[in-house]
Amino acid sequence: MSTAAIEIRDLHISFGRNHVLQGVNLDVPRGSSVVVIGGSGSGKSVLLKCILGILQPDSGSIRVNGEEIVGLYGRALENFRTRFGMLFQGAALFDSLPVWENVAFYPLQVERTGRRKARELALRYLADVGLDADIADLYPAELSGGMRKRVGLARAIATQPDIIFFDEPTTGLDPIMGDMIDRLIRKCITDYGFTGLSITHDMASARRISDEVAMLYDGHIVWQGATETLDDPGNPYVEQFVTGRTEGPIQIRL
Ligand SMILES: Nc1ncnc2c1ncn2[C@@H]1O[C@H](COP(=O)(O)OP(=O)(O)OP(=O)(O)O)[C@@H](O)[C@H]1O
Repeated sequence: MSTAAIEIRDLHISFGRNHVLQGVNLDVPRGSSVVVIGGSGSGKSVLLKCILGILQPDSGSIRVNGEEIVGLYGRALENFRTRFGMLFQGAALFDSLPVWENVAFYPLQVERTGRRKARELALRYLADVGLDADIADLYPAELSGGMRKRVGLARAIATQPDIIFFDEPTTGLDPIMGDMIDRLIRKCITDYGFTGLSITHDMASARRISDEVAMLYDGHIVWQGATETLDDPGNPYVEQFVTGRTEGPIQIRL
């Protein structure tokens, strides 16, 4: 089997005349954390939605653990998604459920774990993300944004996924909380051996959570390399993006 957990080849998707992905190629090695960077509107969310089966690409291939997922739908798609963990921007918690039931959602609903055992598991995963048992019975509305993110992360790891996706994990958080969430993400990927794929335009966050960075520009991955080479990437697009300069090959569409 290939060493890549996710292999994307020649992926295209357009919305009318807006050709968002125009032949994306990307490899996410198993057990590593890859972050896709790119400007606003470059197509990062569209790429993630194609991998999750929320959008169907016009053409191309997405293989996850060797299995082609383009064209999957219905039950096959749902089964496939149960192997993923996801942490979305707003943490997407269920407001009507207490924290522990949010974290134990997968064990309770999918694995049919008993409530006592599921609560124990939830407390363990909450501890993994630095949260005490005394928040277990609170409701999401009673938590700060940073705590919601941590609960979302605990819920994602509770599924013990092969692959975990992070969509702008630090958006909306203050820099210190953002740093803390990134460290937790990094720790979870390392401790549990997950494969991580994240999208962000926050370079500080990208550096903290990634082993490799890939840059999406003009419908293509224009560079993919080890995080420690970001400051000397030998690529003018990455250089401009990392330094935040207005001069360079990146055209800002207003
Ligand atoms: N469902 C859709 N229908 C039509 N156009 C869409 C759809 N989803 C995204 N787009 C378009 O695709 C382009 C890329 O959007 P996308 O949300 O992927 O950008 P992004 O890189 O995630 O940006 P940001 O960093 O600002 O979130 C945009 O021009 C957007 O308008």
